[in-house]
Amino acid sequence: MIKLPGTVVVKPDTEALFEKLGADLLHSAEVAVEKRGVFHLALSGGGTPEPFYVRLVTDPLFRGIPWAQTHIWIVDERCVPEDHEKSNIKMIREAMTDHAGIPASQVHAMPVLADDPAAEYEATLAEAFGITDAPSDSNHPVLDFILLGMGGDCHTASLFPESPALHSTRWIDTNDGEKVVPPPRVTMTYPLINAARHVGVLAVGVGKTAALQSVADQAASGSPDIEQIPISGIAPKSSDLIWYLDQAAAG
Ligand SMILES: O=C(O)[C@H](O)[C@@H](O)[C@H](O)[C@H](O)COP(=O)(O)O
Repeated sequence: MIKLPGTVVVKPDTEALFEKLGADLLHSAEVAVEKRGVFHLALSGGGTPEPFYVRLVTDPLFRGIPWAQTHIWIVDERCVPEDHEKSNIKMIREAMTDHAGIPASQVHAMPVLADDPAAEYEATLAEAFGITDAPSDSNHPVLDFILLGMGGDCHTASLFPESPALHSTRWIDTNDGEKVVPPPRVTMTYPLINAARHVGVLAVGVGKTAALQSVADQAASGSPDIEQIPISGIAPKSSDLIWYLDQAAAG
């Protein structure tokens, strides 16, 4: 079994993997609503999670997800219109939120075309979490569940190698630069992601094996280098990072 920082879940195929991930998400939602009356869920874009999102709203196994009490947040977004083919909110709406019965006011698209998208999204987060003082590196919204992906270059969210947002102390920041796959991005940052109660990374397919091994090798070396391996900066304070892998990705 590949040794990654945190807990590694390997399932033979995506069918079984999505069932496990969905069950963990459902449990997180049930606990959140029981304790706080609300479930704050942040979702990534990309190709990998789309069929999982469809499964969440079509599989009877997940009928218990309390969608009416759920707020959907976006982990990162390209600076494109919401109807653009590369828009994450477009994919998430079409795959899931349009079919889940979530109040529209609880689906929080990133205002990527606003003058200051990061500040606007931080303000929306602050309002949703009742945070009245300015965003700082000590008080963070505590999201219940954040689902990340990972690129072949070990980026996650829109935290790309050698990119400015790797060093942001904000909750949300823009990211651009030669290593950021264009167009410019708006992304959750390490401080916000690492403050979450549960963080999972979903990676499937043999195309992710080498990147996962790079993460494992760096963890074994004891010298994390977020510049080259951005996902190595994901270390949730209150729980183990969980890697959800199919056997093809795990090698
Ligand atoms: O906006 C995005 O595309 C995602 O947030 C991004 O970080 C994604 O998770 C990785 O690029 C992996 O993408 P795949 O899952 O499609 O390989």
